[in-house]
Amino acid sequence: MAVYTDINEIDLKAFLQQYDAGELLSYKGIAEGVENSNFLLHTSKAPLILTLYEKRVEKNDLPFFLGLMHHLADRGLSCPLPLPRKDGALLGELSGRPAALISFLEGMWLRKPEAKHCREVGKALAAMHVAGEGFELKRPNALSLEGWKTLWAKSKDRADEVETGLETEIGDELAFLAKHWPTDLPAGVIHADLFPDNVFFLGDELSGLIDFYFACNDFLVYDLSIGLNAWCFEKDGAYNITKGMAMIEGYQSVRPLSTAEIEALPILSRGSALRFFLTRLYDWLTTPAGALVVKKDPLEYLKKLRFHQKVASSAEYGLKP
Ligand SMILES: Nc1ncnc2c1ncn2[C@@H]1O[C@H](COP(=O)(O)OP(=O)(O)O)[C@@H](O)[C@H]1O
Ligand SMILES: N[C@@H](CCOP(=O)(O)O)C(=O)O
Repeated sequence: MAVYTDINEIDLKAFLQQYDAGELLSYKGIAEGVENSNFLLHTSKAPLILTLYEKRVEKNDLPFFLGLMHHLADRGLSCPLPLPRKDGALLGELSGRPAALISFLEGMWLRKPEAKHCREVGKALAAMHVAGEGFELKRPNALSLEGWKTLWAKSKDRADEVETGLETEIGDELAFLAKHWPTDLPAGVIHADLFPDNVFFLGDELSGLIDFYFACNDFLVYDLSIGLNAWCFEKDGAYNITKGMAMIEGYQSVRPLSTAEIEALPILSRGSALRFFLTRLYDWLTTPAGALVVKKDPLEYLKKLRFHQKVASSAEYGLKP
């Protein structure tokens, strides 16, 4: 459960007074997500999501995230919208945290996605990339090469507690990625965390994307590599090429990849596997024992990283170079 900051009814009612959102009927903490504190509110007008922004979210980045949701929705992408307060601001404060009220998106995330869902996710990801064009704010990816080094510096001394030999293995991987990371690929606004829990479906139909709090400017195809990591591996650690092919085909049906993007997929997939390994490792080692959050297993991403290290060409993901 991700509730790091608790709220009380009196403060919440005062917070709601700043919006034209109706009277509070009920609220409860949401037992999902790991980054922010989320609450489901019912008011006399509508169900709403209240988000209190926590640890990894920089307050200065919130205009980027909240503005992006409006930009994407204006261009036809289905995603939640931050509600404006009566004074027009999209952001307020509650329990000492920056806070926003977000519209409720219907649907639920899939616990067992199939290839047909991966195809829809590929299409939606490409549609997001296209819709993101023209968004005037910029946010460099804080979790790319430099950010990985910073995270690693904070975790490496204890990494071997998680698996013996990690300190050397991950140090070598970081050096490899720093040397081979691409520098010139089509770039734009990426979601950067499009995991199954951030994509809602109604039946087999994709109803929308949520959780834009890692969104940033980076290589577009890097986002696809995150999608392959998050959706196309089975519980036993095996890559499912049928799902991978479906996601890539779905993506290309909206935004075809260039040869350079296709060739970069193995290295980018290594990088994105390492990125999720590192945040999970850091959280594994630092989340306080009593926190109301389900910690995610870093070793799942170590296995994925080792898979990508052996990939010789993008054909192994279901793509012809
Ligand atoms: N706009 C929304 N509409 C409906 N449910 C939402 C919405 N935003 C968040 N949720 C619920 O809250 C959970 C956690 O949200 P998420 O944004 O993934 O959290 P975090 O910021 O911690 O990653 C989601 O899995 C979903 O159940
Ligand atoms: N997707 C990340 C964790 C952060 O995403 P959330 O949507 O679960 O808060 C991971 O799996 O490591």
